[in-house]
Amino acid sequence: MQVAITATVSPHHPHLKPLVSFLRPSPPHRVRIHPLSHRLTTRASAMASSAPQQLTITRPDDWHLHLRDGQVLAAVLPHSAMHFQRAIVMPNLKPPVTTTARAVEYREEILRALPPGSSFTPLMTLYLTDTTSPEEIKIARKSGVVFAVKLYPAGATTNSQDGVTDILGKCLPVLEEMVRQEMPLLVHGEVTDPHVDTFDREKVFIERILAPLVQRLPQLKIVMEHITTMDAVNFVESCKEGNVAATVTPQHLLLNRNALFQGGLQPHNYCLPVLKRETHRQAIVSAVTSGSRQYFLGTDSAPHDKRMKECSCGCAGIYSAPVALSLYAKVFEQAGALDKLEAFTSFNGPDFYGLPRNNSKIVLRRSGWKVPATYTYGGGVIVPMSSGNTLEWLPSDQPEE
Ligand SMILES: NC(=O)N[C@@H](CC(=O)O)C(=O)O
Ligand SMILES: [Zn+2]
Ligand SMILES: [Zn+2]
Repeated sequence: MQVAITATVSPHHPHLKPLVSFLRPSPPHRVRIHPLSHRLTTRASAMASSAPQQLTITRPDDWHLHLRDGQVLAAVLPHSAMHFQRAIVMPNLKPPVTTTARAVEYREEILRALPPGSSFTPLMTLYLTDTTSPEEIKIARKSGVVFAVKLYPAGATTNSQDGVTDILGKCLPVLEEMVRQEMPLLVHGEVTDPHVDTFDREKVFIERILAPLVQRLPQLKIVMEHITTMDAVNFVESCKEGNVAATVTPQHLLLNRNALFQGGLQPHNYCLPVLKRETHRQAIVSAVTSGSRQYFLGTDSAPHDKRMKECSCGCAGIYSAPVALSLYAKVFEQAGALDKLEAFTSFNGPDFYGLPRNNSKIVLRRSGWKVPATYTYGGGVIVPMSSGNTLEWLPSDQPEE
């Protein structure tokens, strides 16, 4: 196992816990750290040790990211490039990225917007429509820059109006070509039927669309994006590992639907699929911290201008790029599963996509840092997740002392 957890301990640190609770946690903790698999160094005596103060992990990738374009792209890209080596870039621009030619242009725009010296690599996607051709899939594969095709059911989420109206009815030849090209289908898994309750849209999508799709094309590689329910966990686990996987966002791991209404309507906690009840949150936390290889990091970081969030018909999407790694670390630590964090952030994604794991490392230090209340760009403002809060794990590029 490759996770390197380094605990440098100050006896005065406020989070002191006996070493034994870290190495041999009591239930429901699942941390099992093999003695040969991590470095545990202490400045104080071993007996006075605590929870780890520093984690060194393989540099993560973000397998679900919205970068937008223009001024917003320039403002948000450095936050992703700082922590992530690669990202699957969502194609729901206005107009959407429906062709390889457009994906190539968009990729160049992203590369031009990168901070000097950054080696961040955007992995492009195509926006599937009722009229996408099988030929386009061949072109996409040949290009070497398109890594997946994204299914937005028409009307399901932000900029999905050009999405698919009937996946099996309209897109079967394209999907068959994707099987041949081993091109994954990334799925926004919600039905748009107005008679279906908003909170049930993921569950009903699995029943009506995803299960029949997997049955029809069992070899198609599918990522169920931003899962939110126990139903999705059960579905993913009923499918073959290597063929069906899921990304999980920080907000769906940390928040339940109460967060939408705490002390008044909270537009910055609104995203799609909408936050669910606590039992669902617990189910996805258990799933990702179990060590299953079917789950990987996908922030779904989705910036919208503050004015578009705080208005009478607010946009769906949470901007999490600057805080996502800190928040994932928090989730895994709370579950007593810090030893499983690296596989989720850095191994399971590339393994599923058939890409190499990253070579470089990133350090997460236990060092309180205050999230800015807002980020400004051009004439606008973006409010990040955890705006103004103090988070515990600070990611940095710096090597260990
Ligand atoms: N998640 C969201 O609430 N919004 C995303 C779209 C999406 O991923 O569904 C966006 O592009 O803003
Ligand atoms: Zn989505
Ligand atoms: Zn998204």
